[in-house]
Amino acid sequence: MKTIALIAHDGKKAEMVAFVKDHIEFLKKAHIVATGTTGGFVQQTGLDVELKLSGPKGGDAQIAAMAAEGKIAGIIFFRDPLGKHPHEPDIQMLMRISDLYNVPLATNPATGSLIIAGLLD
Ligand SMILES: O=C(CO)COP(=O)(O)O
Repeated sequence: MKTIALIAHDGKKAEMVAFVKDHIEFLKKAHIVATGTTGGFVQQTGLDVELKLSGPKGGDAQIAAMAAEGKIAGIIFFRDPLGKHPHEPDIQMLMRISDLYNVPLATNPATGSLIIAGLLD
């Protein structure tokens, strides 16, 4: 089963929930891991979610570690381009790790849909 990581900043959580609902059939067949607060919202769609720590408390870093270990097929990370984040170094680290290990990472719904289309069996 493929593991998909879902992460959204606060200004993008509603967009993430809408994205999950739009792709629920695919996501139901995947193992979902998410940063804490995002994952709580995603669970409300009925999806099973492995919750990591909240982003500012190390959740991005945990997901980056999974990506480095080859455990993640794709990362959907809706960043808020208008927000400021105390854990910006962790965010940059997650992006760097995804590039280092060639893990697909989408930062908006359009690219997220393309990743999911690419991962369909
Ligand atoms: O901050 C985040 C990503 O950088 C997301 O964390 P939460 O899902 O816990 O809000």
